[in-house]
Amino acid sequence: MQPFGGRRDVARKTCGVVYAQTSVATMRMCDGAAIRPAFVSIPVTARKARASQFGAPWYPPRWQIQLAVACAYRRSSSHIAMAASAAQTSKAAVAGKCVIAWFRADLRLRDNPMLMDAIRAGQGCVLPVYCFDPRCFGLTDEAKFPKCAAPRAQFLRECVEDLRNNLRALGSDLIVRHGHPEVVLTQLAEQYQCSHVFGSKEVAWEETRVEKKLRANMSKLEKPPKLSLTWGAVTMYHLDDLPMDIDQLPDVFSQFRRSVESRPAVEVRAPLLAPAKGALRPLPEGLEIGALPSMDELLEATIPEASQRQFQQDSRAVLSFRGGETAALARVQYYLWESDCVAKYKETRNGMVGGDYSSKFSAWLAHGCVSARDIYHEIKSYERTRVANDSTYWLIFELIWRDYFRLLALRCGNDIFFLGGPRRRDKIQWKQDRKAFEAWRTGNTGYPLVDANMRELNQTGFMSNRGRQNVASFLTKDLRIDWRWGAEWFESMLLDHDVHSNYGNWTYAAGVGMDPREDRHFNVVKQAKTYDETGEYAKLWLPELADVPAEFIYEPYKIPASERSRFNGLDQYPRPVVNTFGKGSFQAGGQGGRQPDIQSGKKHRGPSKPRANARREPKY
Ligand SMILES: Cc1cc2nc3c(=O)[nH]c(=O)nc-3n(C[C@H](O)[C@H](O)[C@H](O)COP(=O)(O)OP(=O)(O)OC[C@H]3O[C@@H](n4cnc5c(N)ncnc54)[C@H](O)[C@@H]3O)c2cc1C
Repeated sequence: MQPFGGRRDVARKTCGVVYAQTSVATMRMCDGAAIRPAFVSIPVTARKARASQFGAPWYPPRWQIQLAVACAYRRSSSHIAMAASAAQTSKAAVAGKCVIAWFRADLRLRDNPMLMDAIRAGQGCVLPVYCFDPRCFGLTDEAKFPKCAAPRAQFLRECVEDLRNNLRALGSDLIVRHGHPEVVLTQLAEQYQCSHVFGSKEVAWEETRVEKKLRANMSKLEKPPKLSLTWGAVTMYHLDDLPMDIDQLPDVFSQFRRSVESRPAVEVRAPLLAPAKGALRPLPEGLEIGALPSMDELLEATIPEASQRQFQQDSRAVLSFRGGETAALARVQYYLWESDCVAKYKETRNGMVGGDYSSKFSAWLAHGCVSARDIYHEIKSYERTRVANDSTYWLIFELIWRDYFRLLALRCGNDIFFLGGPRRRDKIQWKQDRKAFEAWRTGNTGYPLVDANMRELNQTGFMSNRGRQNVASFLTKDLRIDWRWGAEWFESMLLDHDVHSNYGNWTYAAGVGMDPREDRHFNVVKQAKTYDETGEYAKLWLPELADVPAEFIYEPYKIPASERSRFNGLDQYPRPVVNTFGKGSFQAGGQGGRQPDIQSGKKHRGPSKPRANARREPKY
């Protein structure tokens, strides 16, 4: 993946901005087409470049501006952003010309329409901001888990750090605060007389609540800035391009897929290139950029033990995940172009061991380090250059699932958090059995496929899709435990937690999702034998089963009592918490831990509201 690949057609359609670059001897259009140095030949000395870096005013020669203007005119572009000094930005700020670019789950420079809008409106005078919102590090509503445990906190810090480095390379920086965005952004907007705050539009309850509070706070300012929230590139298919209104989004995924794929298929908009160097001005003088909060600062409110607030990746992890756009683009490059893994994705995607069986894009997608439409176009380019087959299509197919769950969240509002789910299956009886739940959560159910997957999640922050489907089915169909506890544990532990995909998939696993046909019950023993015939995966995560032969690895309880002592460690492995699949009859886990059954109808997130309101929320 080329950081400045020559997608002229793309940019002409989507961008139309010209950036004059003064710190190197080239000028680059936003579509990545460099004007030849021989033609431009900007005489920037190292001294001048350094001076501008450290904030001393340096004004580009007039002919340079004229040239940029000419280019801009030729390309029908809307403005010119010149590399400038911090002093110039300060002047612009005083004149009320700065805008705020509020980074949320779009922690990238490439294909970031929000950032491009901000650059255009602020003519380069942009204050890029990221807020670590303490509410995202609070407790979950039902089971009171830390909403964000150490693995994702670390990944997020890495994403923000990488974004800051990349913005610095452009001559700007990232303002980082540990506080509520609605307070932080209002203060900054007031202090720097900002005319606009740009951000990506979110759809779930907590995120839209922040948007509302921000709007309300800013409206109280003497000169209220305009809050501009755009759909941007949060989905592969742009909301405005869908062939139906959001209220008409089909209940069934395959209907939705067919409607976007059938001819004429909905076009996936072309990704934008990252802004060129100089497109963003240095931050105003005296503005404190702020340090990234430490892991302790982020997690001490919810995780009392200091050792639990640090995260050291386990050597058995599928990947050594590193947050940030740089690592995300490298992974896309690897999975497509370097390894050709994408060309056999359909055959390998149900694997559980190693880095290559699936793309592992999810954590970067969830934090917006790369956009789904960027990946889509990269796959298309791969298909044109190397091979187009079922596998290359299947990766796109999975990205359509991702879109669908976000759109479903937009359509259903808070219903995705209700126990009865979007289908409002309020009659299902759920258990709140802490003991059985703990067996599931810690990987001690006595069913090796479930236990290995839960231990992998707890140690690494990741679990394969095959694993997620099975452990979710086991919790909801075999243990019949309140699915929201499972969703909340996933929320806490997953590196790739994405509220729409997580709650969407959990509602399906629990049989309360929109599509009745998705109500599946997996036989975890059969699944294990199909997808891990040799027991390699179980042995990786369950040292108690290291000596158990493949024949018994997924049914260790079948080993006769008289034989058990032959296998080292087997006596440490728990007996099954349920007898049989589907009947939900409890043994060990249920003893003494049974709680009165509860019924659906209880809401998960947000204040109590009539159902009708929940369905209308959030508005976009
Ligand atoms: C109970 C449950 C909870 C889940 N929670 C999350 C979550 O919080 N965040 C998350 O990103 N995915 C979630 N998934 C979906 C899926 O398991 C992961 O996206 C996938 O395992 C990530 O690995 P990968 O990137 O290698 O996926 P790949 O198989 O390589 O797929 C490519 C991409 O397609 C998307 N995708 C694939 N499957 C799904 C799916 N079922 N639903 C939505 N998008 C999908 C993801 O963005 C993924 O990165 C959940 C699935 C289940 C069953």
